[in-house]
Amino acid sequence: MSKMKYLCQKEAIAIDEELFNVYRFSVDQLMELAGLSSATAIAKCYPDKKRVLICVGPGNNGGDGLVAARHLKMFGFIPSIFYPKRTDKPLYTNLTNQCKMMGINFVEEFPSEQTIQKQADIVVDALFGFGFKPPVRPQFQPILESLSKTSIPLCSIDIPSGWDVEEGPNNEIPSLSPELVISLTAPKICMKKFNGKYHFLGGRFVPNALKEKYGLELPEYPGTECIVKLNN
Ligand SMILES: NC(=O)C1=CN([C@@H]2O[C@H](COP(=O)(O)OP(=O)(O)OC[C@H]3O[C@@H](n4cnc5c(N)ncnc54)[C@H](O)[C@@H]3O)[C@@H](O)[C@H]2O)[C@H](O)CC1
Ligand SMILES: [K+]
Repeated sequence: MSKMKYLCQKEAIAIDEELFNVYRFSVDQLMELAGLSSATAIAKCYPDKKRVLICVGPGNNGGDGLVAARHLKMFGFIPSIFYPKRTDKPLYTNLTNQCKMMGINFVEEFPSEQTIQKQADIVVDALFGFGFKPPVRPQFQPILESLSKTSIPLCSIDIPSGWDVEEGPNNEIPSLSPELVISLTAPKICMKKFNGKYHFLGGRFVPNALKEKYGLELPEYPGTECIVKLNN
């Protein structure tokens, strides 16, 4: 039996802040590793799929999605990006520019479920992570609604978007049922309710002292891998 610890929202935020403010990692560094872990898990689970629609949210979970898009392109996939709420922060404009310069297509209008199914083989949900606070703002309601209905595989970065970080699916919000979730740093409590096919842990950047401080019982990453498969 795994003794793995599942994080509440407060702990996830505290660990994140400590990585930035005490260990002095930059957001770009950790986001790069988070996005690489996500792209690696997707490529391992879906080696025969090619077209990937990545839905990018306004915060760091979205940033992980932009990084994952770039790596997926490097791995031979054909990513396209839907990024409805952008910011002017250089981190995000740079990531967006990198994707554009690599020939990754940005979709301006959110495609209907039928179009998604025709134009993509997999959808990546990088809308919200542990910073999400329900209820969902109106702009994102129809997007979550549509993602909750698509029949092609859905892969969520860190947590399924719209889930409460601790409680999981919320009755007021269309509930996503991803096939794959890549938890970052450590799984959040809501992941106890996950019943999809694949659960991976990524974000192999947590120093031992921080693991000990927060009592994180993380599984061993095999060899030099940036992800490890979990059992739930
Ligand atoms: N330490 C790590 O594990 C790292 C994880 N990373 C990723 O960062 C996210 C957390 O990022 P953060 O910016 O704190 O929050 P989110 O992206 O989850 O969301 C904030 C974003 O969303 C908006 N928002 C919040 N609630 C709502 C709502 N109800 N409706 C609409 N919009 C909402 C809010 O305004 C912000 O704009 C973590 O999950 C990982 O994916 C880092 O990349 C690296 C370190
Ligand atoms: K997500």
